[in-house]
Amino acid sequence: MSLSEQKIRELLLQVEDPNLHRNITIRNIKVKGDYISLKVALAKTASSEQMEVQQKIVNVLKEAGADSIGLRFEELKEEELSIEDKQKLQPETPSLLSEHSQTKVISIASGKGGVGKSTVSANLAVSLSRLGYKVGLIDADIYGFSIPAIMELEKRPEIKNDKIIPPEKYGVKIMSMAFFSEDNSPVLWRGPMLGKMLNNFFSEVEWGELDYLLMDLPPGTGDVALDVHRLLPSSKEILVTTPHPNAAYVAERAGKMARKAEHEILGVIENMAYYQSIETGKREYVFGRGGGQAIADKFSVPLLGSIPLAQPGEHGESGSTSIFGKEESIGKMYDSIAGHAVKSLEMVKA
Ligand SMILES: Nc1ncnc2c1ncn2[C@@H]1O[C@H](COP(=O)(O)OP(=O)(O)OP(=O)(O)O)[C@@H](O)[C@H]1O
Repeated sequence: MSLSEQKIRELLLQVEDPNLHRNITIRNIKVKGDYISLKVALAKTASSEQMEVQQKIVNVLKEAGADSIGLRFEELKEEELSIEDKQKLQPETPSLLSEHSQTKVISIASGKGGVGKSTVSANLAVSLSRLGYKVGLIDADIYGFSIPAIMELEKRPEIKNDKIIPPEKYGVKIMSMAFFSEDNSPVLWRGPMLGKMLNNFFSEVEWGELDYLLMDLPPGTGDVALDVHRLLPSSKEILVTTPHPNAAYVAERAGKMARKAEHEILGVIENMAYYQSIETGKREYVFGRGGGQAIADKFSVPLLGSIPLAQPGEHGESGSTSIFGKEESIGKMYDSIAGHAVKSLEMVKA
C-alpha cells in the first residue's frame, strides 16, 4: 500500500530520538509506488539508539501498510543541538579502549578489494576461537560489509540495558555496519563519521572480555586506518594479498599506510595462492607467484601463510560455504596462521 508523505510524517511523530527525548528529525521522504525512502538525523548513529529507532520506524510504517522501506541515518549537526541536548550526550569511555584493556586488536587490511580480505578475516576469527580464545570481529568495511554473509549470520544484535549485544557465530561475536542498514541500502559515510562509527562500536557494544578483536578494514589506504590508529594506537595489522606481483604492489601501499599510522604489521597472508588438483595434487599458480613473500620481505615481517583457491566440495564441515572447519585442509591452514599470528603478537610485545 502506498502512503502519502504527510501520512508518513504523522506516523513518525510516534518515534522519539532516544537520546534527546523529542521527535526524530526527518531530513527527507521519497515515496515511489510501494517504496518509501527515508533519511533521518539522530543525535547518535551506529548506536543502540539508532537500532531502536530503526526498528520502530520499520514497525510503525509496516503496520500502516508500507511494503518496502529504505532507511538512511545521519548524525545531527553540532548547530542543531541545544546546550541541554549536548548535556544529554555525555561521552562514555569505552572499556575496550581503556589502557587497561587486555584485548588485542588486529586490523586486517588489503590494498584493493576482492583479494579475499573479508573471507580471511572471518576464518582467522573462527580459528582463533577454535584455539580457545575469546574473539570479536568488527566488519569495518563500511563500503561493502560482507562479514554477515560470509558467516551466514541470520541473527541480528539485541539491545539490553541500552547496550548492543553482538550476535555470535562459530564462537565469534560479530558487529557489522550491515546491522545499521535497512534493505541493504548503501551507507554513505563522510570522513569524520567513520571515526564516530568505530567509536560507537566500542562504546555501545557489550563485547564482554575479549582476547582478540579483529577488524576487517575497507580495502585501500583510506581514512579508516587513521581512525583506527587514533582510537587504538596499539592495534596491529595483517596484510592480505594475492600472489600476483601487481596485487602485492598495491598491498605494499596498504602496508606503508599501516606504518604511517604507526601500526605494527604482524605479517602477511597470501590468499588464492595456488590451485591444487584433488586428483594429482599438482599445484597451479593461477594468479602468479611470490607476491606474499615479496610484501613480507619488504616490511621484514613473516608470511603467516598461503591459502589456496578453495574448490567446490572442499568446504562443508562448518555448514558454510566460506568458513572452513577444523578437519578441512584450508581450516587447518587457518588454524596454523592463527597460531602464527598469536606468536608474532607475543614477539612484538616482548
Ligand atoms: N581462497 C579462496 N578461494 C576461492 N575463493 C575465494 C578465496 N578467498 C576469497 N574467495 C572469494 O573471493 C570473493 C571476494 O572475497 P572477499 O569478499 O573476502 O574479498 P575482500 O577482499 O574482502 O573484498 P572487498 O574488500 O571488495 O569486500 C568472494 O566471492 C570469496 O568467496
